[in-house]
Amino acid sequence: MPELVFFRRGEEVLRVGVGRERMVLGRGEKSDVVIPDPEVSRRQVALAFDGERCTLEDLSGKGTQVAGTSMTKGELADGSDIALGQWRAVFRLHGGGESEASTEVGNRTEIQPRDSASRWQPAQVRIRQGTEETVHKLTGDSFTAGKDPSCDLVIQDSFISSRHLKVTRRDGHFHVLDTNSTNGTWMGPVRIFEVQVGLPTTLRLGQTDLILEPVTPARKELSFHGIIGGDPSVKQLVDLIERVAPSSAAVAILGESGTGKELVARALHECSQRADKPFIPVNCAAISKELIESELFGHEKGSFTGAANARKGAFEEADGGTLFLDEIGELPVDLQAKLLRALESGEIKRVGASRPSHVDVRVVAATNRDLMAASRDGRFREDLYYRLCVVPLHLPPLRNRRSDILGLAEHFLRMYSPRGQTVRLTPAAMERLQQHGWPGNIRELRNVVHRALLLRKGTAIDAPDITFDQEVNRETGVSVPELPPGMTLEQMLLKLERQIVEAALRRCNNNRERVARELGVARSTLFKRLKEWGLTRQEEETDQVRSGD
Ligand SMILES: Nc1ncnc2c1ncn2[C@@H]1O[C@H](COP(=O)(O)OP(=O)(O)OP(=O)(O)O)[C@@H](O)[C@H]1O
Repeated sequence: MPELVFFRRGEEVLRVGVGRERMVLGRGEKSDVVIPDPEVSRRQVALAFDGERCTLEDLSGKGTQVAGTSMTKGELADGSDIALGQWRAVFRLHGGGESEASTEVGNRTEIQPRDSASRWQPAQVRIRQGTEETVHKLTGDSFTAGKDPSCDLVIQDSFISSRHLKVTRRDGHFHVLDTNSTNGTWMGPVRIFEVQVGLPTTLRLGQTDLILEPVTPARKELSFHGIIGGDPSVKQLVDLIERVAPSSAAVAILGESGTGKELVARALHECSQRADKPFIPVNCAAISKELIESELFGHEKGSFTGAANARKGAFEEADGGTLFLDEIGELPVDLQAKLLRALESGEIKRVGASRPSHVDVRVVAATNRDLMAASRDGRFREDLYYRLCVVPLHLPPLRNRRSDILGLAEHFLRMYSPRGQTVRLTPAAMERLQQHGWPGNIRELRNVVHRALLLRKGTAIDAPDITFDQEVNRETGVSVPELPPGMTLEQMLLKLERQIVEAALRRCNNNRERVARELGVARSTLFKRLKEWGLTRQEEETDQVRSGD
């Protein structure tokens, strides 16, 4: 049997079989398929199938776009694309097949089960009202839902009817029948009357979402001391942590920014016999050259201006525990010598002190720099490098462990979702996360999920809710914007070019000569561009003509 496959913004939304009865598509509620789009007429188009051919008849009076041309009446070819405002419907002469989809029309649509495995799965109904959710296991073969106390699922929602709908499980599928409700039962933007669906499916009644879904154990979070990930590289890392943690071997954690170096350092500490002693992190890049020595080793009273009292340094604070030196590559060279001495002797000397004191500290260092290259260039002491890197732990960038992206995203969703609320990612949102390059690694993913949670409009996070951190090119220091969906590289480059020129014009007080000089382009090229963008002044136009530039 032929079918129409409906897409909205490129995403498949609905499949409807085309039978022998005339089927009307339109915005009006009496249409067989209701398309809630203001650009679509109340009765836009009618389709009929005579067993061999399918004919389309425009009912709007304005013609319906089929395969890019306006059609008033005619035969639909297999694969024809019917434009319906923001929607499109693709006609497939050989659709799902009689046995799979015995679709009838007249307020009746059939939707392919998304997952044939759903047939045998135990199912449940999740009722979501705003931030509240309740879950009901499906025990019998059917249930009714509505406001009336006699319904199996009694839903308090003033916009739903007393007996709103009935769901029956048949042969593994779910047959949903709207029992003449006033405000209707909706699947996304489509009002449905009688449908057969697979799992999972979300039905909307009044202000309530009724989600039919398989009973699956929640995805087991593979976590080791907060490190989420099932990728083989993460398993290997966890294995190494477990093996080196009990020893006091110096460990260096190497990886790009945001890959979880601090988390790994904490895991090392927690798995060691030092776990009940302090874990002290110090970010060597965040402390000024003048203060870093005192931060690490402490100082005596009056040892420098501002040292009003004696103070312990990080080494003493971490005594018995672990000192985590993050961004070790940023440590000034003179301090590298002092650190090496402390590591070799187990003794430290506060700034201004005359005698050293003994400390028992395990040092774990981390860097996102190539320390080997730095030591070749003389920026990092080679002897310190070998002292710190007895066991190097390499953390993979997120782009090399893509199978963990969704697990991590769900972890951050749980972490940042408002209490009692379960926010999900739509398949399109998941796709968008999977496609991204993640230059900022897991920190970026955490920020992206947090931001999407705050910016989302609905109960789930959809693709447009996801915006990525701007990538900063390491060589140029310039932010690299993401190509917005639907825009080509050429369009984006033109847009950027215009933004750069406009910014230069503002900076140079509209002095065209200076702008051309600054941007390193010929005056004529600049003028040509400004003219294209409608940014020229009249006198310039005349000027240009005169000079023949
Ligand atoms: N495997 C992971 N599982 C769960 N959360 C993670 C994981 N890796 C990193 N994170 C989270 O990502 C964020 C950044 O991690 P972290 O600060 O450890 O990165 P980093 O490599 O030390 O970064 P930087 O080099 O910039 O200091 C933190 O919120 C951390 O909890």
